[in-house]
Amino acid sequence: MFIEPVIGNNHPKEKKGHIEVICGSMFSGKTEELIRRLNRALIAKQKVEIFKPAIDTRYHDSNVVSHNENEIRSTPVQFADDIMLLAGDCDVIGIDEVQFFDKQIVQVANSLAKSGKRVILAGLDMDFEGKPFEPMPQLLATAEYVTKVHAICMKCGDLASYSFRLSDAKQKVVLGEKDSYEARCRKCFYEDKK
Ligand SMILES: Nc1ncnc2c1ncn2[C@@H]1O[C@H](COP(=O)(O)OP(=O)(O)O)[C@@H](O)[C@H]1O
Ligand SMILES: Cc1cn([C@H]2C[C@H](O)[C@@H](COP(=O)(O)O)O2)c(=O)[nH]c1=O
Ligand SMILES: [Zn+2]
Repeated sequence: MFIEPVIGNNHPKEKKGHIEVICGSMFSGKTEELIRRLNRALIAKQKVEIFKPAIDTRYHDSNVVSHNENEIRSTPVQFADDIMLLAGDCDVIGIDEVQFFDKQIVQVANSLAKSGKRVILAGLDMDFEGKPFEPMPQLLATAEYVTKVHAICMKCGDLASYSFRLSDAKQKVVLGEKDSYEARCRKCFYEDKK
């Protein structure tokens, strides 16, 4: 389990920002882990702001919601730069579904961390083709802390790190749930990939 490197260190002179990335396939527990970290920051009475891309309204218009229905309030935003404007003087910033932001998110996350904020990002590291999901590679490279979580393969029960798309759709962004994606291990993903 991830243990926070610093929590509740609010003295302005000692405020050192950093970036944490939680990555993995669909159903791997990224959102649950993000919510867990943000709730602990709230318990420590830190000022927390949470964002998600406006396109992701699968479960709720504004809240970040996990597949097992944990949720936390958030602000949907269209562009990465909106986060810069809305972050204010908070201590901790959480962002879910970070793979859906424009590439400016890399600059935004790094600027916020530089200004002393703890930035926690959760997102898919690979798309339905098993290719890196931009801009995740740049975020993973510039983060201080990276946590890769795993789902359970729906074919063989092993650990899964791929998101298998059940439909024939070829565009990169297709929102969906269990009706359209399955978590798969490497072997089971490539066995059935078209
Ligand atoms: N194949 C699977 N492997 C693991 N968890 C699954 C799977 N399918 C559904 N789940 C549920 O999904 C939850 C994780 O949801 P969530 O945190 O929203 O994942 P993510 O954000 O990575 O898609 C698990 O706790 C479990 O209840
Ligand atoms: C692999 C893949 C996924 N998506 C979409 C499907 C879901 O709406 C989200 C991922 O949600 P989760 O919280 O990680 O389960 O992304 C997509 O648009 N393109 C893809 O290649
Ligand atoms: Zn498998």
